[in-house]
Amino acid sequence: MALTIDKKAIQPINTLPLITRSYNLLQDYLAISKFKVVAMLVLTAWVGLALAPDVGRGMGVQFISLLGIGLLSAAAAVINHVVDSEIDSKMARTRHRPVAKGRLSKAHALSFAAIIGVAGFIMLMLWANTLTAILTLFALVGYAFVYTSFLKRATPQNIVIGGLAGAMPPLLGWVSETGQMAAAPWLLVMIIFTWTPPHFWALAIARKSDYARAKIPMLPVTHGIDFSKTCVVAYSVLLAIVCIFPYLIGMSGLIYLIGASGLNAVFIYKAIKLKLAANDDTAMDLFRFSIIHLMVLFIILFIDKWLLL
Ligand code: HEM
Ligand SMILES: CC(C)=CCC/C(C)=C/CC/C(C)=C/COP(=O)(O)OP(=O)(O)O
Repeated sequence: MALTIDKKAIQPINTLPLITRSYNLLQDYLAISKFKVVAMLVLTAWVGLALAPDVGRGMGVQFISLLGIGLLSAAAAVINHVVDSEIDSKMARTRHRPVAKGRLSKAHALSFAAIIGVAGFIMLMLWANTLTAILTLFALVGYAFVYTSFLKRATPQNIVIGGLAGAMPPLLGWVSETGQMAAAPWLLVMIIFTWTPPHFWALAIARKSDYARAKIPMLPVTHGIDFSKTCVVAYSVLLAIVCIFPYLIGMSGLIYLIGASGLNAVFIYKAIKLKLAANDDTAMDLFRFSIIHLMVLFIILFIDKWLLL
């Protein structure tokens, strides 16, 4: 019997689907790692590290320390996506997330978290010190388990208490240099700690119906939008006061004081506008500005210390 070959059936090995799949997987990994948030956390850790007394550690070791902090933060974010997948699937803002949507299984995401988390912890143990590794692990547990599994569902003060975990990186950066706690980096922690409530409540005001649908007791859901706006104004004033302390204790100079005061004046202005004269975009405008505010504030802290003194 003659063998006939259907030429159309012979396809060149097509690598495109493989490349596309790898690209999509990478995108999903970045999404569940909260890549942009982690980038900001690493920035604040870097400034904490840069403001610490110079102990002559090389830049390579400092880089690995920051990478370790970033990997453990990303692991915490991945666990947050797994624990919150049911909630995320109920909210318009989060329902397309990889785990909520079912594109990544919980086991897959948790394996990814375990790999990057263990890698980050080992980096900190080997290239920073045990204290940094343990404090970073506490921050991971604080965010991924205490905040996500418990506080978020339990009380409208969830993000005030849980905010401490996300505020820790400047201290982690400092301790990775010195191996010891000190009062000065706690001041930077306090800045992020007081920044977090207005950062988040601005978004929660705009997304109140999302949180109500998912039955999450965020402040605008439990206490109403008007009261939440008052809290945003109060915290923005508190933030401006806390931001003066690095100057008062001689940790930062005039460049910092002027820069921070300008940023905080805009923050307070936008918070008051939200309270007294809001339109549809005012809350999201404040949320977006809060991110620029913190980023520029920490860059100014660095410039003030290293480039202009
Ligand atoms: C408990 C504390 C915090 C809560 C509840 C919170 C909440 C949120 C939420 C809900 C978003 C929106 C994410 C999205 O659009 O999918 C967000 C965005 C963001 N947050 Fe926070 N946040 C907290 C702490 C922090 C901290 C400590 C930092 C950095 C130091 C930070 C930096 C950012 C950045 C950079 C974004 C923008 C991310 C993007 O555009 O994808 N947040 N935050
Ligand atoms: C080791 C270390 C420093 C850990 C901190 C890790 C970390 C990623 C902190 C950021 C806090 C954050 C984005 C909270 C939002 O969670 P959410 O669940 O309220 O927001 P969502 O609805 O957008 O998921």
